[in-house]
Amino acid sequence: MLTTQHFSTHSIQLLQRKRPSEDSPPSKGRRVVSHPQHPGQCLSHCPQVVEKCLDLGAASARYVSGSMESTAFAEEVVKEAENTWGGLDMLILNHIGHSFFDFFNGDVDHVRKLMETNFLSYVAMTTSALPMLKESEGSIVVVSSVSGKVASPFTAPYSATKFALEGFYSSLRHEFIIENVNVSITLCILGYINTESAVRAVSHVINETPAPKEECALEIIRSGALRQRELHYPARTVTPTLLLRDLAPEFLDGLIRSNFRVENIKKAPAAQGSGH
Ligand SMILES: NC(=O)C1=CN([C@@H]2O[C@H](COP(=O)(O)OP(=O)(O)OC[C@H]3O[C@@H](n4cnc5c(N)ncnc54)[C@H](OP(=O)(O)O)[C@@H]3O)[C@@H](O)[C@H]2O)C=CC1
Ligand SMILES: CC(C)CCC[C@@H](C)[C@H]1CC[C@H]2[C@@H]3C(=O)C=C4C[C@@H](O)CC[C@]4(C)[C@H]3CC[C@]12C
Repeated sequence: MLTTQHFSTHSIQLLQRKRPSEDSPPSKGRRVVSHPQHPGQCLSHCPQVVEKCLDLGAASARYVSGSMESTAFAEEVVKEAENTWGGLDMLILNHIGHSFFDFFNGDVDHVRKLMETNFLSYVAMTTSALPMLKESEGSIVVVSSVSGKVASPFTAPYSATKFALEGFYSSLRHEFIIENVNVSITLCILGYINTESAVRAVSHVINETPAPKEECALEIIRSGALRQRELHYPARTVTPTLLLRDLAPEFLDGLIRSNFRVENIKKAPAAQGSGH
């Protein structure tokens, strides 16, 4: 399993689940590439995260430091998984670059950078991992958001990157079916989750109580293992929101705006230049 998530200097986590029994051949252990993390924090946190994974029963856990702003690094991480395990069963694409929860200030460079981190690196990792995933008939899990289905204010660059993921991976799913490629694609549509960064970014503006991150992580892994097309978490808010989007979009837009305490947004100064 390969999971992308920041460990603090932007690093990526490689995990191998213990085999169900000693008789199982080594190639059948679950090899997952997970979440890349930031290089900075990584030096202090990554070894602890790896240790925790091993304590929790992972057969093997590694991290790779670097930034997902670079597609070369994204490819390098997948190579590392290949060199370490010789194959891959699940690719969990989870990392995101830092964004603002504010009025769009015209910073085109920020949008480009976020597209590279949140979208292009996912495409690059998927492309590099595909030969191994075809071999194992494995799974791709793309962590997206309600913001990738329905726009809310103050998330324009972030929302654009998440909408892009839906278009790309839904098209790819068609192609896999046409070509009989037995690799599943799961798109995770998450609502507000109580990670430190999200609570810090929006708790002064949004009244809603965030859903627990631990349960969310389990649901993400479960949905990938069950090869579901989509995960809605928490279902009680995400599923009705998506239904309303199709049935009454303007009503939903009004509902979203009415949930925001706009007076608590401190407008940042406009960016200089157009980003060329
Ligand atoms: N929390 C929420 O409310 C929601 C989250 N989601 C989705 O869930 C996923 C996880 O979100 P969440 O845990 O809240 O986000 P966080 O911001 O807490 O974590 C993002 C991770 O990505 C890492 N990262 C940042 N920049 C880079 C980079 N350039 N290269 C590599 N890694 C990087 C960060 O590392 P570091 O800290 O070192 O910078 C961090 O570990 C995302 O895909 C997000 O879109 C979806 C809906 C709601
Ligand atoms: C029922 C409705 C009112 C639905 C509205 C849902 C809104 C409020 C939820 C759904 C998804 C959420 C955002 C998200 O996906 C990820 C991040 C990144 C993080 O670093 C900072 C917070 C941010 C912007 C979340 C902000 C709150 C969002 C817009």
